[in-house]
Amino acid sequence: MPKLKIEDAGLASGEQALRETSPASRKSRKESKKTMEEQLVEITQSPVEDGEVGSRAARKERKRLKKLKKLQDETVMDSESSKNGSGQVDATTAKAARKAEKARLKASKRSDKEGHTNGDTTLQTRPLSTAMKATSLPYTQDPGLSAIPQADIDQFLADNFISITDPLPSSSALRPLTEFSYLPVTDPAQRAPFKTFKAPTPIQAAAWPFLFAGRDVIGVAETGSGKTMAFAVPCVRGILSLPESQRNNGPRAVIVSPTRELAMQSYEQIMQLAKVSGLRAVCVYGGVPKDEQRKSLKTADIVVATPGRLNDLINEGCADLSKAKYVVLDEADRMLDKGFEEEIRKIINTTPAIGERQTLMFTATWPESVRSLASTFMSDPVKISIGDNPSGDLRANARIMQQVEVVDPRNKEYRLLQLLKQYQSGSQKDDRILVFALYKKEATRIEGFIRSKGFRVAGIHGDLSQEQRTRSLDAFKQGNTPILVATDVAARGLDIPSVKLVINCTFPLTTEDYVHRIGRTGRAGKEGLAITLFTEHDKAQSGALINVLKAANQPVPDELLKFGTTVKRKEHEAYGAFARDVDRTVTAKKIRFE
Ligand SMILES: Nc1ncnc2c1ncn2[C@@H]1O[C@H](COP(=O)(O)OP(=O)(O)OP(=O)(O)O)[C@@H](O)[C@H]1O
Repeated sequence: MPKLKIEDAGLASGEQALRETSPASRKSRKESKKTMEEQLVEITQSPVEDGEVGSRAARKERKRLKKLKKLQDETVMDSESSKNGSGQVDATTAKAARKAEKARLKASKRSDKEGHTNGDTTLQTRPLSTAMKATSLPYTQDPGLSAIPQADIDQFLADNFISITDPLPSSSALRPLTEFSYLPVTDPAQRAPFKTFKAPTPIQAAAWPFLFAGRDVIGVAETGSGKTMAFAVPCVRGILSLPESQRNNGPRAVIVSPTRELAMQSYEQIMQLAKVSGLRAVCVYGGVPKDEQRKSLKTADIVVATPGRLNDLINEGCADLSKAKYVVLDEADRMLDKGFEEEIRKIINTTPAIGERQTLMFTATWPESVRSLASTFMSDPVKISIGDNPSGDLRANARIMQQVEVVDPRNKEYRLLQLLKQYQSGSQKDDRILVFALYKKEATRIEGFIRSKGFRVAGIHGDLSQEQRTRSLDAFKQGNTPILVATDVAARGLDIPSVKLVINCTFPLTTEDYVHRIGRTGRAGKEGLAITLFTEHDKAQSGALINVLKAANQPVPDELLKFGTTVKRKEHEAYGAFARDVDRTVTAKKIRFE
């Protein structure tokens, strides 16, 4: 399958942006309210339009559609007959699906050549079943979901600012799962983990059908929007669809996270889904003995891991990912960052090849610098982004109130103390506050300073043992210690209930980290507050920060504007400011000197 470059919705020329939320595409979709199957039947069975009678092109088109229909019917039959007990489709089906997809692509190329449109309307006339055939996993859309008028689906996509860019137009008919009742489950107990939730979040609703259909997906949605369940549900379903004999002989899925605490948290969420179905998962991370992890790896269906420890266990021969066909990079931009890239490459190299595995990347921030690298690990990924942000600019969660105070660096601690007193007074005395520092030593100092003023505080950073880190996080989560001082180990992914306030005592190294840090508040639809102490030392970041504030309609203090509004290009250690223009996938040639 040809590798396609990942581009932003609407940016790539000639790209098939299937569910853009532009008014024009919405209008054209509204015009087409019939189901895909109905339209195919109409095209193939009804008499041709008056003007087309006798036209050679029309006859050719009818012949092409009939051929396509036949291939789809063959595939449907194959898929029905070749399903083994657990619903898995065998190689014949996959072959037929490839055949159908090939024929469809050929036909679509021809129709382009003959001057047919390749826009939204044409895509809407593609049959629902075509999308399913492009993949090997059987996914049948719930009849209730199929019965929803197309206009309502379009409205859902528009209201939730869901933008889907799919390089394979075959799956254009996959509808978002607007309700949990549309989840394809083999046992209603599998819906139990969602009983406290009203409906799937937009990223879950949009990503699930593509993931059930076996596609590679890049999911970009704001912090706290339920991305973990977005990749966890199809992970469990995929394993459950395997025959019993194919389980328990090596992990079938691997989820990689940047920090130990996030890995543990994702593991806990996945376990909620896995245990009701009798699946086993293991969490593999550093800083603790390996024995227990080695033992659990022998029987685990799902591995949630941090990269370093996972590579250790792979090298020891204790972790075999050769059957892991579901690979997730959580906090994907961080995982593709320079610090992790090599580790990730090693891990992915031990999983099945591109096209034979499903590769998923989920994050709240998707900087341009990682996009082309991401494409080297994926096969025709569908890009799903949530938010009124088609260009993919950096955006913070809009429910977080952001306040930036420009302060003298020498007054930072004094101001921090004032803020803690203000936000932990009276009835708010137990409110959770997360304070971010940049360096480990700084975090230790701030924690000591806060404690010396009589506050209950704990710390989490890389200078602490894993046991201390876990103890601090637990104390904060349970409310025994309402203040937690952290470095960026706690910036991404951590889902701590009711963090009322995030204070950035020192600004992070990137604005992406800023967006993740403040995202520890205002989660799952709640409101939050973030206060940032900004000093002249951080002025290189003022332009990018101003953009984030403006995009979320937050006040921009004049003192911040004085530092300048220019966004500095990120510099790469080796390539300097030109990093973005360099193809980092190309390996250097050795020059020989005689
Ligand atoms: N459908 C839903 N409705 C309501 N809450 C949900 C739903 N799905 C998940 N949640 C809850 O939302 C919270 C945030 O979810 P999660 O941690 O997956 O967010 P995230 O998008 O991964 O955030 P981050 O970008 O910070 O990693 C969790 O407490 C989770 O239980």
